[in-house]
Amino acid sequence: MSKLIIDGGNRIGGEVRVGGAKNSVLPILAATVLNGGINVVHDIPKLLDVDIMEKILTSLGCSVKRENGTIVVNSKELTNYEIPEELVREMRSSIIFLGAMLSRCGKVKISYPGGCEIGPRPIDLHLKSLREMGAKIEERHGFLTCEATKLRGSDIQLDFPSVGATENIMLAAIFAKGTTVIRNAAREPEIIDLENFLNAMGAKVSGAGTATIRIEGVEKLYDVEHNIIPDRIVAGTYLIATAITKGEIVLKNVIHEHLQSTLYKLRESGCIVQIYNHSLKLIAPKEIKAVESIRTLPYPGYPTDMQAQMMSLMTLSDGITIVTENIFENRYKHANELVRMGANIKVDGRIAIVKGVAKLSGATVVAQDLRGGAALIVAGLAAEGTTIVENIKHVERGYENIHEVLGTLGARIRKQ
Ligand SMILES: CC(=O)N[C@H]1[C@@H](OP(=O)(O)OP(=O)(O)OC[C@H]2O[C@@H](n3ccc(=O)[nH]c3=O)[C@H](O)[C@@H]2O)O[C@H](CO)[C@@H](O)[C@@H]1O
Ligand SMILES: C=C(OP(=O)(O)O)C(=O)O
Repeated sequence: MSKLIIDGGNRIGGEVRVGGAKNSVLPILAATVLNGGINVVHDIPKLLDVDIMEKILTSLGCSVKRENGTIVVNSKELTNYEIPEELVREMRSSIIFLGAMLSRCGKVKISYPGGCEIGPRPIDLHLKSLREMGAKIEERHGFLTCEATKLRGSDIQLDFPSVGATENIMLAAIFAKGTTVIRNAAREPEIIDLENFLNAMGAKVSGAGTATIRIEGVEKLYDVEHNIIPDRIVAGTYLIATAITKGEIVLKNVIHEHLQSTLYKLRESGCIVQIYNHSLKLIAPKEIKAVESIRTLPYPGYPTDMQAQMMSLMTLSDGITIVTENIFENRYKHANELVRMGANIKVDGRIAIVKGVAKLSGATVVAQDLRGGAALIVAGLAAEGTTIVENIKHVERGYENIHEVLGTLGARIRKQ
């Protein structure tokens, strides 16, 4: 079990380029099975989740070549429609193969997906929508077997703007007969990236980024080449690492619109943020001001994936912050670990009350999920003494070489 050892107290400073977004690359890789062609995707981050995606594609019969941030997926010879259980259990996004494989083969067998333990993550909205489109889905012994000779375009109303359900429906609708409309669709930037990828392949998708997405079924798709958008959560994490250590950073390759809600909170905490074309600069304040409230919401609200890191920053603020986690039921596992480092946090259900303290002190803590793990690393950078963050495989699902990046930015951090 790998760990990170951090000697806190060094300022984060310098310049770093943000890589491709995990939450874009995963559905886009699943979508490469659709066209039975050769697909080239650039700015692929080196992440455990991408390795798993690659293994799933290979297990289905695709040939995959990955080199220097570019992946080439040839999905001509797709021979298998069963996704290996051990891979599905490793990663939540494997569920996106449901829509992709139904479109491509009319058949798929998959187990219930795994991923980070941040509360129950049902897939009822995915299944209900696919059934509305005509898929026959059997659920037995933890496996889903789905079949459809030809899916039909449908008018789908989502009870909640689920990112994964929106993506699954988009992929299932590509070859469906007629037009599919998704209402109350997720509006995340990664949905727009998926629309751009699909349209570049010859699909007819419009409305991504709004609450209504339309997909007109097509007969044929073509080969595609695509660049993944930058990761807004990785960018936000490095900004918070800078703020908590009172440093100064320039992030290259960012789309600042995607970072609005995070930047808003960082400015409220006293940071100066300067926006340029594809980059931005953050200058941390001498004292971190308490942000009154952080409420996680679907995009464009404050992202749940940035809740833990912002909590770390608020542990060292000059007052009280009320955090409300509205998306996932159990996303405060990092709070107890932060308390071990001297933070003052009380959790009651979906609410956490954070009272700023003068300092954190290094301790041995355990990463229990991806962003919670990132939050502990961020706290360790500012803590007095040495922090050991154990079980960093969770963090490696979503951050490329985080210790090396932080090391080049001035942190004293090593992996063991
Ligand atoms: C790979 C990827 O893109 N992961 C992101 C995606 O996850 P994911 O796509 O799993 O998140 P969803 O938007 O689907 O989930 C949001 C909420 O809806 C609920 N829900 C979802 C589907 C369903 O069928 N039934 C249901 O009740 C979930 O339990 C959760 O409470 O969006 C989350 C919310 O922004 C992010 O934290 C994840 O980083
Ligand atoms: C929860 C996350 O990812 P996933 O949906 O892939 O588990 C995340 O990126 O914070």
